[in-house]
Amino acid sequence: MVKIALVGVSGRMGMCLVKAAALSDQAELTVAVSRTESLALGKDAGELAGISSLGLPVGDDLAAVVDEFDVLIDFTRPESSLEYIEICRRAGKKVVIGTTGYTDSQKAAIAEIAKEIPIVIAPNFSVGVNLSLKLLEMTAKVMGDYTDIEVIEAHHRHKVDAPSGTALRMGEVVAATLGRDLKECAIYGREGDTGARDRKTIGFSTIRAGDIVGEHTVMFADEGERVEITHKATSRMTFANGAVRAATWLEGKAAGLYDMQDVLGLKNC
Ligand SMILES: NC(=O)C1=CN([C@@H]2O[C@H](COP(=O)(O)OP(=O)(O)OC[C@H]3O[C@@H](n4cnc5c(N)ncnc54)[C@H](OP(=O)(O)O)[C@@H]3O)[C@@H](O)[C@H]2O)C=CC1
Ligand SMILES: O=C(O)C1=N[C@H](C(=O)O)C[C@H](O)C1
Repeated sequence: MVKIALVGVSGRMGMCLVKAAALSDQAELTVAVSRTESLALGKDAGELAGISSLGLPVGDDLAAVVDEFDVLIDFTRPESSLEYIEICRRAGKKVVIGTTGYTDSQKAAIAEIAKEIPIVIAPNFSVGVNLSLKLLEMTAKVMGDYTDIEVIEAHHRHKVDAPSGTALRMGEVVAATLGRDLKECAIYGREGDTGARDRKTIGFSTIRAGDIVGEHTVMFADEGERVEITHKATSRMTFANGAVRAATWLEGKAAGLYDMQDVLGLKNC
């Protein structure tokens, strides 16, 4: 059994991750951590997540319990996440990161830490989105050079980063396949006298509304036809189950930066 530590337990993903770890027959939740100011402190992690008691009270000091877990799962915020990952680096623990919204320098810091410990990082742990990334590669190869490419994403009203990490990864995959640099060709929203569309750009549109779990469409539009690749998540458990799967996959892995494509064996498909 892989012993899992969870931070951000009181979050939307945190509570799903408690359930996913409890349901897994290959993993066991042994540490549950929240911020010092969290109302979750001292409560039972299972009861907090709406399942039966796990006999595991939520604490606020990950460093104090590093001997009690093998893999940390982090779905929090970039700043807190970097602090938690640094604790794992010092203790030689593996990490699964689902947090999105990192700056380039924060991403570089994670890549540096991954030289010392194994880390799986993915903006989306669902099987469907990771399959969609492969479909995007294929579509970009066939149609990308002569179509207008737009990425449209929709999420719940509480999401704080935009575009979503998944939308950005989809843009990166398409841009890389076409030999473009996303930093130079991305257009984030349009307003006013924009002029006609430049074929080489990749457009991003963001919707934030209600309780949408997560929806992504990439459109390859020609005159006369278009292909749209769409993924819709209807339950956060799909992300949570994927993250627990990544945590168990890490067993025996060497230090390095991995992603969900590695976990699913999709890299060389
Ligand atoms: N990779 C994937 O598959 C997915 C990634 N995500 C990403 O996961 C992250 C969390 O999403 P979600 O669960 O919806 O967010 P929530 O806001 O519901 O939860 C985030 C939790 O992080 C903890 N936290 C620690 N430090 C901070 C801080 N400084 N400010 C705010 N919260 C903090 C809090 O929990 P506590 O008080 O218990 O510490 C908080 O509840 C986001 O970056 C999101 O994009 C979401 C879904 C899927
Ligand atoms: O914040 C969310 O909710 C989600 N975030 C991830 C992202 O930014 O891509 C993945 C998922 O779509 C849900």
